[in-house]
Amino acid sequence: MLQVYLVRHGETQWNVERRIQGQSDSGLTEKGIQQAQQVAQRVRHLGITHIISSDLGRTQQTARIIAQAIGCDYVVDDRLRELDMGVLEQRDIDSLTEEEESWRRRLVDGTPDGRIPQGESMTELSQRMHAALSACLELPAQSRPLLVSHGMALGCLVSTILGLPPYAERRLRLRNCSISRVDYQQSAWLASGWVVETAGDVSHLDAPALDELQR
Ligand SMILES: O=C(O)[C@H](O)COP(=O)(O)O
Repeated sequence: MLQVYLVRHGETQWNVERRIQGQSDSGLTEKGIQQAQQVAQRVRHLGITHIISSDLGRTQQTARIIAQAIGCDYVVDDRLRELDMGVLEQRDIDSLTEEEESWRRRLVDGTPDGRIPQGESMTELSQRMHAALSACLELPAQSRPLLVSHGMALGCLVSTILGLPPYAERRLRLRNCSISRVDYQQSAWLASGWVVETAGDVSHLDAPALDELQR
């Protein structure tokens, strides 16, 4: 059975400032670096064979810390990027106009093809995240990959594996440097295919991680 670990990157400056990142970028804070180090300590005995990271800076910084600590190289896959938040990238979440808030609401309320102008829909995000996950099935037998990605991207992936719509990800709190695990299995009794073993585990972190979902 293939086990795939899913890690959201460490806390960044814009996470702290409540600025929308999307496919824009900000660096890890000191706390974010410590969180990545704690992930490395948590996974170092799990037999991780591959680390595959979104190509954005914050995820690569996280992947590099884990890779160096466990002695495993990492590669990048741009399909693991965060949702493209279009014209709202870099904006302060608390400064959006009513119209801008309506764009954000349509993104996550199930509006067909809901998107922020110049951004991605949740369906498009789900399609590329599943493509990146499915690529793990092509790795050599006995592989145990760890993917480093983003809050909405991983929330969308886990939600859709559970059979929920892509926009359900707002009901799943995946904090910075949380660890989730999904397994690919063949089973006559349980679901065949991807199943969720763990979602949003932060027990390895020595301090509470940010909860940006709270206004
Ligand atoms: O700010 C964003 O774009 C998302 O809400 C969180 O993105 P992140 O997981 O890359 O911080």
